[in-house]
Amino acid sequence: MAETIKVNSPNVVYTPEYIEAKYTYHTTQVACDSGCYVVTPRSTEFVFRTERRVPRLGVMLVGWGGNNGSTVTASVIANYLGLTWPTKEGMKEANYLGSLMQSSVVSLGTGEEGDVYVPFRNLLPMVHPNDIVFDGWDISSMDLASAMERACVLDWGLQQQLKPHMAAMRPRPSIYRPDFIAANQFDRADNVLTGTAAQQHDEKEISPSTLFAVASILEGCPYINGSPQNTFVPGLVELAIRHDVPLAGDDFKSGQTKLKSVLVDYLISAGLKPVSIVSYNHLGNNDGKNLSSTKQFNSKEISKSSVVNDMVSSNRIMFRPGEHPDHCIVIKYVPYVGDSKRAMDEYTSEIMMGGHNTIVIHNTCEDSLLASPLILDLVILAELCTRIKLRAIGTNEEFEPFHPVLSILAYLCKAPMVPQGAPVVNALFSQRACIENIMKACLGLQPQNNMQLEHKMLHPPDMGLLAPERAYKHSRTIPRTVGQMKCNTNDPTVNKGHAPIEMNGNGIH
Ligand SMILES: NC(=O)c1ccc[n+]([C@@H]2O[C@H](COP(=O)([O-])OP(=O)(O)OC[C@H]3O[C@@H](n4cnc5c(N)ncnc54)[C@H](O)[C@@H]3O)[C@@H](O)[C@H]2O)c1
Ligand SMILES: O=P([O-])([O-])O[C@@H]1[C@@H](O)[C@H](O)[C@@H](O)[C@H](O)[C@@H]1O
Repeated sequence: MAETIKVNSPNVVYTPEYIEAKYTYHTTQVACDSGCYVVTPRSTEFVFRTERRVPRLGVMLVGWGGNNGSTVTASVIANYLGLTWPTKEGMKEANYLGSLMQSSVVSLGTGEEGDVYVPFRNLLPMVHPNDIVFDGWDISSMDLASAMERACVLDWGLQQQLKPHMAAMRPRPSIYRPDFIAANQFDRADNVLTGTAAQQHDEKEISPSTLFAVASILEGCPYINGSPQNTFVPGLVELAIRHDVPLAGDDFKSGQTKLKSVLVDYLISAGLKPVSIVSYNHLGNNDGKNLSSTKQFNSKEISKSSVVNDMVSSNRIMFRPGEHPDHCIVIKYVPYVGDSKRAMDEYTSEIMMGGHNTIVIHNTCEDSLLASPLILDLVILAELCTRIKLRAIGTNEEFEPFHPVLSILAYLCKAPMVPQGAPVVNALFSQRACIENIMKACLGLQPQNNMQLEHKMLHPPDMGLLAPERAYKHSRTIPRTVGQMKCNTNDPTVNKGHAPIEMNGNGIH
């Protein structure tokens, strides 16, 4: 597999500093005129400019000593050192499974041997996770080696190799406001800044995470909220826009909710009507302990349940305005299971003619091993976005950055924050396509349209896609007579048990 990509087009220019690409953005405007939708295709010419120099990236984690913070730090060190460790299933090696950028691929186009897929990270110059330096704050003073042990996420054999590299990492003291966190967190708060809220900040009543976000913006540093609390109050978003500093969040979309944003999309786009969704989980890590407090659970319940709204409201055949499935979220704290979250879901849908379909799922995972790759994707993509500028040809001659509210990162968040007036998209593969298509646009490449027209015609034009002598090996051909196709039950390769279907140019009889 080749490691580099060079676009061969007069619309794409590579200089030592930039990749500059002209891109035609196709949209479709729909107007309703006396009961008829009038559809007008539109296209706008853009220029994308991506800075090629990839900087060193430092990440400051609020809650660095937690399960996610200690695990993502340990995982990057393990990958950087190329560590392996023995387990009862045999030797394991460090990897970045679960990271969109490091472990998933995108279709680049068609080559001699068929479709060509490349690692997401190869589309544009971006930070490699091995090169990220971590630091941060925590109300718990525990060093990162001990915090990794406390988290009970990584195998013991790996922890022993990592401890010497993490023992000197100590979270900076932090702001502790008991009314913004579960009372049961008091025991670990031995690393807190002194002084009243007024001395830690101006006269406003403000949560610690919002304080951190304000400080980050004033430092010109992007802020990402992986937790469910509503850190991004309106004044903070205004401050970020005024200072042109990127924000993204809320609440990592890691497991049960990520699956929900796929399953509900599948059901509704297949014309099946979900009428009841029950998502239960229990976990025993500190996050679970914190969420056992009602106030903290409420913010998580909101982010976990809002994820179906866009898909439900898009289908007016099935759902009347305001109608939505019953949706119940339950989270229980069970210390014994630790970070190994158990998620049980039941999806009940109405199907044709009064039928019902019920899907039941049991999903067990180390929560922090699902969240850690998302943290890496979030910080790496946020950094990449700071190096991309765009302008619409003919309207603005000046390049401008993305809107500070980085909705492109919605794929990684349960409750994606979007610019004022923008639609919230939760469907997972629509969110993934957004990232892929914007990155391809930076290379002047059109989105993957999945049409494969060249394989839908008997005599396709030469589009320069395939060497002429190559013809794809057809998986199976059904004998055809011109003008008619008879699927009969005598042909062993045709599904048994179906009455012969006579189909001609006018349809099925
Ligand atoms: N799969 C996942 O793990 C997952 C998925 C989605 C969201 N999240 C969210 O990510 C966040 C971190 O998850 P986690 O499993 O690491 O939780 P955790 O409880 O293990 O870690 C949180 C850390 O934050 C620290 N902390 C609390 N208040 C603080 C303050 N004011 N300043 C600095 N540090 C403070 C705590 O001491 C703790 O070490 C949680 O909000 C969780 O809901 C996690
Ligand atoms: O897996 P997911 O639905 O994305 O979200 C997870 C919840 O299921 C879990 O209860 C909670 O403790 C984690 O913080 C995370 O939010």
